[in-house]
Amino acid sequence: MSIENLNIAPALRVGVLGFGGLGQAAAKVLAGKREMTLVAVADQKGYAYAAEGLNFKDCIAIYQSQGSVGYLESVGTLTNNSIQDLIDTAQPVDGYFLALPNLPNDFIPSVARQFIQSGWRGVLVDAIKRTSAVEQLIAMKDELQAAGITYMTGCGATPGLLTAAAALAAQSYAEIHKVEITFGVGIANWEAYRATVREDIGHIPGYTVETARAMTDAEVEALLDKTNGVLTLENMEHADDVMLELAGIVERDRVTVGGVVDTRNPKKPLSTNVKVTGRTFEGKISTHTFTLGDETSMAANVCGPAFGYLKAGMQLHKRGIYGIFTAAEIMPQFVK
Ligand SMILES: NC(=O)c1ccc[n+]([C@@H]2O[C@H](COP(=O)([O-])OP(=O)(O)OC[C@H]3O[C@@H](n4cnc5c(N)ncnc54)[C@H](O)[C@@H]3O)[C@@H](O)[C@H]2O)c1
Repeated sequence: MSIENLNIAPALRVGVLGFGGLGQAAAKVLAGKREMTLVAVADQKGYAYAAEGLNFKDCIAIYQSQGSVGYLESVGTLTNNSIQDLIDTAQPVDGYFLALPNLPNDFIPSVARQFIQSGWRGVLVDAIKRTSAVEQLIAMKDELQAAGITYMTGCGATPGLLTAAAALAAQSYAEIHKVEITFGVGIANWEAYRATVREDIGHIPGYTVETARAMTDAEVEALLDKTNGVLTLENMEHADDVMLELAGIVERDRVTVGGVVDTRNPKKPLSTNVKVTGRTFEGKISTHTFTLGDETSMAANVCGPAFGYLKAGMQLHKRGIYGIFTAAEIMPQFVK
């Protein structure tokens, strides 16, 4: 019997919260997967739910033309409380990818709390970026465990794919000296990834999450005009550090993250990579480098791992393993 014939498990029913740049990309990724079906989507103004699966093209078309999937005929609902209403209405959903802005810096933890309080059980995955945000979620470990939720945090590109690569690279060494993450992102226009760009601005000296959140679109435009659309980021507060520390791999102050984001050109300004330097058991100092292909987009490198971790989280959940896990301690599973 072929492996294909053994695979008789029904597709996982997946929801995507947030339907901006990453949420829409997530819906496109799922359209090519038979192990997962997109059944629920929420944005700021509404949600859509269909037990048999949502048509991703319809969702994207209506979101782009009218600003919310809530306008979708028969499956859409307009509401200012879309996440709570979706949790209450959409049943069953096995897992959600939280493609939401983390603005303010405790927004995604507050969504996790909504899930805990609702009595929903399943797998949650985020692509959250800041160390302080991941620490808030880790502090909720016992509540998540008691609620029967398996929460996978920091499961995008960085943190996420690159943190996992660093954890894998660490295996050659007796001692890790440093982990250096450098990312290059190219997008055609900043409006396609508003939260991502705003959160990146929050890392520039002189800005905070709150000041970046409060900026008008015109102010973001004016800032980007000054740099020809390019944001250069150094020594970012990125959760790769706490994740690698918690996994026992390296102390957080030995992890650095920086990058260049071009908001006016889809070509990557530099190749995204992680360098892991350490000492082998023979006393040799060496560096492993993991470099992403320049043709892969930010969306591919975030959404692919997010669903890979959702699948891994589902396997834990089925075994009764709840609580919180990071991309540095669990391997993502390839989603067919
Ligand atoms: N880990 C990584 O590698 C990585 C990389 C890129 C982006 N990200 C993160 O992904 C997140 C999403 O980024 P984006 O650029 O796609 O965002 P975006 O601004 O394009 O989209 C945000 C979406 O969330 C919805 N939304 C906002 N508030 C909501 C609410 N209260 N209820 C329901 N929906 C709400 C909006 O309607 C919109 O659809 C950001 O937090 C960003 O930091 C992570």
